Amino acid sequence: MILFPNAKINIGLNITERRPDGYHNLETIFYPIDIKDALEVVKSDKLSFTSTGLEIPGLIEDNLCIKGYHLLKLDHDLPPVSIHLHKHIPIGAGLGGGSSDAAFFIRLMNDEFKLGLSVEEMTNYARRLGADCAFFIENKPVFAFERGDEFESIKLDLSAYKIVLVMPPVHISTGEAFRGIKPATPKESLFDLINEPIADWKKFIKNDFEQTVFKNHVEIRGIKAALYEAGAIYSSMSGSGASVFGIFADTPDLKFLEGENEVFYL
Ligand SMILES: C[C@@](CO)(OP(=O)(O)O)[C@H](O)COP(=O)(O)OP(=O)(O)OC[C@H]1O[C@@H](n2ccc(N)nc2=O)[C@H](O)[C@@H]1O
Ligand SMILES: Nc1ncnc2c1ncn2[C@@H]1O[C@H](COP(=O)(O)OP(=O)(O)O)[C@@H](O)[C@H]1O
Repeated sequence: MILFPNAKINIGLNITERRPDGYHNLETIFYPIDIKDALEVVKSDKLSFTSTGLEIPGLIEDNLCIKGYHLLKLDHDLPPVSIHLHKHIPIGAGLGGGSSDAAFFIRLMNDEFKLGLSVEEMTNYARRLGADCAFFIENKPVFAFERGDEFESIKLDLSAYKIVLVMPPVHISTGEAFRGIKPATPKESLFDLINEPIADWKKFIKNDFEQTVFKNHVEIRGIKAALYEAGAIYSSMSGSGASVFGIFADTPDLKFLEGENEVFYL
């Protein structure tokens, strides 16, 4: 069976408090976007993982698909499988690519091997693999809170707009981006602000990681400024970076950014 795990962007991200478990409570809007990996799983005589496309840093044992397999195996009688991932979603981009692979892996195993898991059970497995894995089980726009793994449905449809995503040649780890953040409760929750007209978002909706990341990576700040200059209605870094997206009324001409960055027109 083959599935196509997609990326997400964060529209706004407030880090509200440090938690005793080493994580942070936050609030954000997760919005799925159309940049995808391809994930194939077939029954085999031994567990294996291969990948093509972008090089995935780290050991195979640490790949979130393999971790997902071992997690499900604790509770279910699974045969060995061979997993192949074609990696296309930029890594260390704040796009949740690895998390999406993990969640789609759980969905795929549930279908292929008839595990009978409910959405809630799959979400619970996913959140054990990483805070933003859980979102990709249902994979629809949500207001996320606590560790980013509790959700409230929202109505948000950006299909009438052009989203452009720019990935600079920099990778940022989520742990690194949290360093130096001073958590604070915002005056108004994103849950309400997201209902304001998109033209007003830039006045009210911010991503707290920009403070820490822009300090060390001025080129990322420059991309956001360039997207506004090119006519973006709203622009922000996604998650903990390094990618930056812009929401436009019409497809902009961003050739000047294409040289050293990868530009996705969605
Ligand atoms: C912060 C977000 C916002 O979208 O960053 P991105 O990864 O998307 O950029 C995500 O929720 C990340 O989710 P995910 O990448 O799954 O996080 P995890 O693997 O669980 O955690 C990586 C590290 O980030 C920190 N972390 C993560 C989530 C959270 N709510 N509080 C934290 O402090 C912890 O230091 C943790 O060790
Ligand atoms: N399937 C996977 N795809 C990408 N990265 C993975 C995967 N499994 C584990 N990782 C690890 O997760 C790290 C961050 O991955 P990713 O989810 O792409 O970034 P981000 O959290 O910025 O969206 C990578 O550096 C890699 O070591």
